[in-house]
Amino acid sequence: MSVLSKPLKIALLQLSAGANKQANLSKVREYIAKAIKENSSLDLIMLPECFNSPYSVSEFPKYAENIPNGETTKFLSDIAKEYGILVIGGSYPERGQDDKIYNTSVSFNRQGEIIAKHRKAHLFDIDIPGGITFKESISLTGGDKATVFSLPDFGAIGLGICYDIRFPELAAIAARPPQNSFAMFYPGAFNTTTGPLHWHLLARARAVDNQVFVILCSPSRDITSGYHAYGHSLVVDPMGNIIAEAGEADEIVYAELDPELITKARAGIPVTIQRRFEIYDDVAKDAKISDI
Ligand SMILES: NC(=O)CCC(=O)C(=O)O
Repeated sequence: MSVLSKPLKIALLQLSAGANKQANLSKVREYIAKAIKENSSLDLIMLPECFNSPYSVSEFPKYAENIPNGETTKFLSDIAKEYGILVIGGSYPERGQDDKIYNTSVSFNRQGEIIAKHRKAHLFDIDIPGGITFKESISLTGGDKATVFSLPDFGAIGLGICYDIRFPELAAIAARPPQNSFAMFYPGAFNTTTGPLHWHLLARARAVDNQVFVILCSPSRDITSGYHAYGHSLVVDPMGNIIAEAGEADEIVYAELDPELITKARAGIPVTIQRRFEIYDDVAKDAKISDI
């Protein structure tokens, strides 16, 4: 019996975002309509990290909204309801009750109700001489929980945001009992320095470590913006095979997650039942899981 109850048909919207929030949202709406037109049996739509704002530490506070009462949350809820589709709402800047700014992802069921909220836990603070320097912590605060939730009619999934993928613990927490997720979803905006080095490697590693699907949705690359996203939105199966991948421009990527691929991976290489918790601790044991 697989942890995924039936095939899940997904579309990843790889889109860039500019300074005009309304224009960003209109573009998302246009591409969602296109995806549904091209594939009327879609179950789920996923958006990239920071799809309603520029990816910039100085801009995040200006775009930050209350969740659930802000316009972007309502926009996504309306889309889920209108099309009767599951939505993994990329991420967008949130102004919390504590007045701190978070990089937050919100997901919706087919009725437009919020089913999960993840605040990026690991902030992207890096400095690669001759490559890229970025410091999200200048304006953002990190979340303090792993996020796992039930995708109605399919099973449990885990969700992280971009840099979170570098920390294998979040995926392990999601994939292992008692959570038993069948996939990790990461809205993410890698860049042209670390993307070519690590994007595929990390996605395939998290998939193989945990024998789950791994799905990454990036903004497209806009070389006129201050941050050059890598693109290459990706779907990896539980054996580490890339089953769908975008290029660098605006694009919709379609994939079907087949439960049989999890069953086969786990039967062939049974690491899920071979772990030696008497040698090392199980990170999934006392994990802090996000509620809505
Ligand atoms: N938006 C991000 O968290 C970027 C992460 C990234 O590029 C990396 O190399 O990690």
